[in-house]
Amino acid sequence: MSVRVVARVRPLLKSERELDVILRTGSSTQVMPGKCDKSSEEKGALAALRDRDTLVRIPNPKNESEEYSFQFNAVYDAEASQQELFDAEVAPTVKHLFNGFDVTLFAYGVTGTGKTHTMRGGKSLADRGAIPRLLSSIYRRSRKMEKDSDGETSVNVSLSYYEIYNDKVFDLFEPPEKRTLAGLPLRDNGGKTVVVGLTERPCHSLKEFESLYDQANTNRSTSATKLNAHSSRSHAILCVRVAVSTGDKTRISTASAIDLAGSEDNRRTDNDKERMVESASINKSLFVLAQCVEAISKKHSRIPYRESKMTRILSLGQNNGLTVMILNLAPVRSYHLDTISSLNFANRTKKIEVREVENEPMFKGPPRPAARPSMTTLRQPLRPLTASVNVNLTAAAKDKDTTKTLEKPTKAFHVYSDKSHPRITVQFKKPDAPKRTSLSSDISRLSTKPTRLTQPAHQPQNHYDDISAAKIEEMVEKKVEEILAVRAVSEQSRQTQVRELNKQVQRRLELLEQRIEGTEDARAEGLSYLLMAKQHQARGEDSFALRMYQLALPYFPNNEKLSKKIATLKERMQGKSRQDADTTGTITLPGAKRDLGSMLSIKKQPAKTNLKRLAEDSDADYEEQQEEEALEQFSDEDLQEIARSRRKKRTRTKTPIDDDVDVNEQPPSPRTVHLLSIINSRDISQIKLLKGVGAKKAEAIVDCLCEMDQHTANPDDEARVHISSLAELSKLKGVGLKSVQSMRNGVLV
Ligand SMILES: Nc1ncnc2c1ncn2[C@@H]1O[C@H](COP(=O)(O)OP(=O)(O)OP(=O)(O)O)[C@@H](O)[C@H]1O
Repeated sequence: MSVRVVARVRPLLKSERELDVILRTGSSTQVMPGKCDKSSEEKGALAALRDRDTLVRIPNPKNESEEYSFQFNAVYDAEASQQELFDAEVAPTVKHLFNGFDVTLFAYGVTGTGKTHTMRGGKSLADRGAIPRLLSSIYRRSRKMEKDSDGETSVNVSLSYYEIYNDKVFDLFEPPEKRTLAGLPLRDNGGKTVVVGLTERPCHSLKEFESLYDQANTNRSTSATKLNAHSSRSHAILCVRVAVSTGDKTRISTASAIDLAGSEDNRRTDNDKERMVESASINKSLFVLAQCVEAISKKHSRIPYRESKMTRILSLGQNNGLTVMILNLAPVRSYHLDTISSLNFANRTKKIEVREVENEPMFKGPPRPAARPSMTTLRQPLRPLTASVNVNLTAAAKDKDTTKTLEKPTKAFHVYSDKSHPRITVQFKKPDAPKRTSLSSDISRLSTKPTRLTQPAHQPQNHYDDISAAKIEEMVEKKVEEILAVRAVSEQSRQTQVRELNKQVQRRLELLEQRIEGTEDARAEGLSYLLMAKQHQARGEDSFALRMYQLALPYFPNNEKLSKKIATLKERMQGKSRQDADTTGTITLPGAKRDLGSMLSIKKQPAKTNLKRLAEDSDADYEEQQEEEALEQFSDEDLQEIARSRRKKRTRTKTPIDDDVDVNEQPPSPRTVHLLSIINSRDISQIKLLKGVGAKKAEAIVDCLCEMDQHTANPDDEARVHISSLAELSKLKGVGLKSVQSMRNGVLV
């Protein structure tokens, strides 16, 4: 017997529009799956039509004027109720379950197409899904059996319920805290795959079932995705073990109800990292499922059951019993390609033949000889249906002669386009097709091939015969899904790498910026000193000029011109003081030297580090040359321009710390040096321009300084009192800390 495959098209959701409906069901009349008010007469007509509905029609995504038709054992449209579906598809299997047949019931479909609704359903009586209805039916039948046998027959029902999440098996009857990372292991036991350590709960009534089932479902991995607010992220498998005992004979059969996680296209889901990993695992297991189905239908000797846990446990087609697959479909355009992919999968599933073998009764007491020839108890190999139709379950159950089934002439399913395709016989006949090199070349090669329908009847059969447009679509889909799954995983690791790389690059950039900024700052600072030196020199204030040149020196350590300038200036000053001594008959007091020394001691040491590093650089020569040029080429205007730009920068980066002047700053900043040089110049016209100092205050400062000068031994220019720090300045008469701060802040360097 083949797997019975039925399609169920869900109604439109609130967010979907009637306009976007692309699926049609029914063979002759167009039945749109959207919800609409119909008269009871129309409803009756529709119900009658549904009885005959076996087709799902969908436009060709590449050419909407064409339509693909897929035939199923039955098709349920949006109007079909839960009760209707159960009565027609699930209820008939219960009888077989009690007769010793295993029953497998599963829902397949893209995420958000109604699998959970179909299997589990809602809370209201009318909305209950196939699983609670199945259990209700099992208990009803058990009670009837027990009653009819006057207590001779007893039925025991027990449940196990587990999920396969990220290809790991977890017991849903156990709270998530009890889960181990690796999940439960699988073992092969007498040809069947069993989950080791799975809890089995005896369950005596429907009420008990409902509480167990509801509790277990809270342990299931679900989460919100863009396509479904309560998306199942795992395959959930409920196993109902029914043991019917009469006397010393017990027959055990199992009904397995599987709510598969939905396949999904991550381009549509906007899934985050975790969802992507789940999605990759879901897609992989469904992909393996599809591959198994295909391998069986193509009579391949190797069926890749073991490649995912889900296919290994499900062992589709390997089970002895009845299998019903409900293909859930969404009617709207946004699911177009997904729907075609699901329809193709379902069609392949129909080719799987499931041998319907009754489970052997078990006897209490000593072992008895086998009731049947041993061959029948072995697992039957899967065989694709090459020439059979999907058979009525009841009829097939009666008829165990499989050879009769095999003789049936019609194909198990049909996929055909209602319009014929153009013939491209030249390409089709090409004997030396290029070797496949890549997916794209593969696709382009395939897409030029005609479908089987376009071939003339007399043409000899070859391996291209099976390639129809739908098949190509399906191959492309499959490849794309495969690539997407691999990409989803590799993309994550690539993004992590890129992020790490970006961080490193950013760090390097910041270091470089700091280095360049540091270098530029030091250079600009040096140039400021040069500017001030030139200004002092122009005013004939050689001693101040000398100090400024000396302050500039650490910034241009290898600059010979600057060293020469300093030496010349020193000589000139010494010559001048010698001259003065000659003319006045006095000797120069060491005050100048002292002052010079104190000023030199405030050289900016940190800059040396920068300069040292610069000197060590491979392009140190270039730097040196630049400094030379700075001295040679910078006119006063240039230097002023540099100072201006520096001022701007300072103003931009001015912080509250600038206002909070450290009167004991070590070494003094250029601003402080400049302020002190103005004060020491005793030039009222300049001092009065300082911030917060008017003409009166300037006069007072100069008076104070002159008074102090008079107390020195030799009040000549070089030996006058010299204010060398802000602290000293703040102690002058009429000058407090506040006015020092204000003066300093107003100084522009
Ligand atoms: N036949 C139906 N009648 C009414 N509502 C339906 C039907 N089928 C599905 N729905 C609604 O569609 C939405 C998605 O359904 P559901 O959660 O069952 O999808 P799913 O295929 O299980 O998705 P996933 O694979 O992400 O878990 C739900 O809001 C559900 O109530």
